[in-house]
Amino acid sequence: MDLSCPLLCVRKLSICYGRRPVVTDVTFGVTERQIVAVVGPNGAGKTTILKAIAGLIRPIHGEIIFKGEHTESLSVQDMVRRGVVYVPEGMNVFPHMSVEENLEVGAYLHRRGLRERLKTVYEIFPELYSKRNRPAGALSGGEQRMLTVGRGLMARVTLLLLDDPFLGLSPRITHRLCDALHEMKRQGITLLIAGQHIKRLLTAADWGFLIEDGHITLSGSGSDLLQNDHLRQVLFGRVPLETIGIAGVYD
Ligand SMILES: Nc1ncnc2c1ncn2[C@@H]1O[C@H](COP(=O)(O)OP(=O)(O)OP(=O)(O)O)[C@@H](O)[C@H]1O
Repeated sequence: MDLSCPLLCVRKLSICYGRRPVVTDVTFGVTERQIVAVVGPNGAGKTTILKAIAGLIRPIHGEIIFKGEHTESLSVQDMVRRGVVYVPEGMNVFPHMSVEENLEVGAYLHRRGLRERLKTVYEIFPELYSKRNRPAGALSGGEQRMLTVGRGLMARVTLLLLDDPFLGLSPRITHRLCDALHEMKRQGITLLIAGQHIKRLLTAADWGFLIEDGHITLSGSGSDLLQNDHLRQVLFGRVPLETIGIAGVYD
């Protein structure tokens, strides 16, 4: 676990909903220009961790340090201003607005440099450029997902927090989105990605961790985690590795 992290440090993070603890003593670091995967069973606390980093949820205990600054008590707007953007699961587009207008919404706190950022998003997602004047509601599901991710990029993002980005996508579009994630990393963006597409996520990730019932129980490189017996037991049952990912959400 890398705790000498220059970009994001999460230390002993604990979060409750009401009186119920859902994240307990979670500690991890994210180094700049890494892709980090957060994997775990349903309800393990993955989304909650991402939301806390984004300023959507207040932890009851622990530290979140972004670029050396404590951010646990900052708002979502404060975090967006610092370049930390959360993209929730689903296709949350404004259906009657054009693709380009949807992207411009993402730049509402950072209007300067908007044209350059649009260009960058269109480089990463050329599919959006060719449909930039169409209503977002007319895009396919995969294109709408690209649009939600692209809108996140418009906020002059440094750290992109992606929640289940592959959910409901075909294998072809999932593959396409993975290529886009690598392109974002190449362009200097750091990605923290939670999800259930374990094989895809851990294959794409430089590093990842397993979260079970609000606790980190394993961490390591994506490839090491994929080989780990405990992770395979928790997430796949006793399935041989070579059969994982033939079908279903675990691809
Ligand atoms: N707003 C909320 N109020 C109360 N409990 C919540 C709330 N949001 C989530 N929970 C509960 O907190 C726990 C962790 O939820 P979280 O969404 O972080 O899990 P997750 O690992 O992202 O799950 P999934 O993979 O199903 O999205 C779950 O038991 C969930 O039911």
